[in-house]
Parts: sequence; structure tokens; C-alpha cells
Amino acid sequence: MTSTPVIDVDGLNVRYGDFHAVKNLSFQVERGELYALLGTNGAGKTSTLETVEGHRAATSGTVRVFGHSPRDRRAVRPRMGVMLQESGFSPDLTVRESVGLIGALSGRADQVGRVLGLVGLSDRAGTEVSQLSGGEKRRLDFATAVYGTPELIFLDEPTTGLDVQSRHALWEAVDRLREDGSTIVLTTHYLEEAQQRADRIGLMHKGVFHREGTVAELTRTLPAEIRFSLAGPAPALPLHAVRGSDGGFLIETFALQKDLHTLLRWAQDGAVELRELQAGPTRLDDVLRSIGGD
Ligand SMILES: Nc1ncnc2c1ncn2[C@@H]1O[C@H](COP(=O)(O)OP(=O)(O)OP(=O)(O)O)[C@@H](O)[C@H]1O
Repeated sequence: MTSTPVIDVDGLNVRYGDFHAVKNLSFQVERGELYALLGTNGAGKTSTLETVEGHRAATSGTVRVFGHSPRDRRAVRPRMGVMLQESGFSPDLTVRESVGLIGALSGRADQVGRVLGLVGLSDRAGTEVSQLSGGEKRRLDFATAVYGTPELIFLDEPTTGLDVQSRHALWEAVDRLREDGSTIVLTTHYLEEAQQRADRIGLMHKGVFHREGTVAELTRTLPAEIRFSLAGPAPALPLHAVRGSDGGFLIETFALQKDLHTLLRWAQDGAVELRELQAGPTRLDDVLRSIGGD
């Protein structure tokens, strides 16, 4: 039995007057997935998400969330949590009052204390929103999305403005939500976060998917990299390498294991010291950079 996708977008077009921002886009997000919508600036990510969240009408095409139109607020809203880039809380309410208000509006059952604990704001419960730091406000935005553990959660640039510790705590909270079965849709400009966590990625550029698939599918289209520098004179390298301006070497390869083995054996045989040796698959940044110039 195949289950209905949580999100089903078919031939979505979004136009702003003459400008065609999203062009015939189709994708699905399955239950329990973490799907990342990434792309270049102005690619159409926000326009797509706003349409899926029900905040914007599609110019044409079909969008279904839990099998309903996202504009059908009563059917969709209680099952969906949205973390916007800016939630706009009333500055004179306390954190506890703000989360309580969110809870009442969400139509989901939860306990304010539990949510404050989840987003790391328990010790700020009595503080007015106007007194919060940027990172604390961001965690309050996160609380809006996760109150009542919705089945579907949209996280728009969730870690922007967070320090390393808070970032880590947020991803731990996301992991717990996923264990509870939530489906997550993420946008971020921190590509390594998506690379580590996304099940699938839609990589947008100029209104279309440049690529869509798992991280492995996206990165395997570009060569892996081996980087190193040499401590002193060495025999001729066994592989073609490019010399960087910093004096380091770069080998690009579609046969990482084999070429790394060749290089290490050459170094071993010639007693050559490979300094700052790094080897790994292409990063998503490289994939994005490869389309940015189109
Ligand atoms: N209300 C609007 N009126 C006219 N053009 C718009 C409007 N909103 C967005 N656009 C244009 O549509 C294109 C897609 O915008 P969108 O905000 O969806 O992209 P994005 O991928 O979210 O970009 P970014 O990563 O820079 O936030 C951009 O060229 C933008 O200038």
C-alpha cells in the first residue's frame, strides 16, 4: 500500500505580474522525511513555500497538503507548524504568554512548560519578548512551529542568528520531533546542515529544480576531492593534481577510494609527508556554486 504524500506539488507556477518566479515545479514530500528546499538567491524557494503553507495562491498548478488544498485552513492548519523568518510577537508579552497564545491559536494540545523546555527558554519564561536576545527570539519563533508536535513542520532558515550551542540544541529538538513522526521541510543557507540531515533535497535555481534527490545523488554528479600539501621536495605525483595559490594540491576524482590509495602508497613508498590531508565527497556548496553562474 502506498501512502498519500504529506506534500504533493504538481506543475506549480507562481507569477508576479510578468515575472515568472516558479516554473512548473513538481515534488512530493513523504511522511517522516526531512526535505530541504535549497537554492540560489531569488530561486523561488520562499514563493514555493508560501504557496505550500497556504499563505499565497498558486498562479496555476496543484498543491496538496495532507490531500487538501493548503488554503483550506481548517483542514490543514492544526496539522502544520510554521517557523517564519520573523514571527512578530507582541514585545510586551512574556515568553510564557507568547507561547500560550501560540498554543491557543494552533488548535493543538500541549503544555507551555514542555515547549519552553524543548526550545531552551524555560529560564526566560517570565521575560518580556522585547528583552530577548536575537538568538532567544529565534528560539521563540521555533516554539511557534513545534507547539503540539505538528505532523508537518516548516523551518525557514531556523538557525540564522543562533550560536553553535543553540544550533546544536535546535537540531536535537528536531531529531526528537522526527522520532515522534513529524515531517520537516527546511530551507537554509547553511548547506552543511542540510547535507548532514536531509533525506532529500530540491536544489532550485531560477524557478526550477536544477537537481532533486538524496544528498548522495546530488553530490555524486561532481567529482570528490583530495587536498594536501607537501613538506618538501617529492617525486613526481602519481596523479594529476592542480596547485592552488596557497601551494596546496587538489586532486578531483570520481574514483576516490582508488586514487586515495594510489596517493597514500606513493607517499609511503617515497617517505613523503602529506600535510593537511583531506579527502571527501563534493560538498553541497560546490554543487550550488556549479549552478550559480547559469
Ligand atoms: N511580491 C513580489 N513581487 C514581485 N517579485 C517578487 C515578489 N516576491 C518575490 N519576487 C521575485 O521572485 C523571485 C523569487 O523570489 P523568492 O523570494 O521566492 O526567492 P528565494 O529563493 O526565496 O530567494 P532568497 O534565497 O534570496 O530568499 C525573485 O526574483 C524575487 O525578486
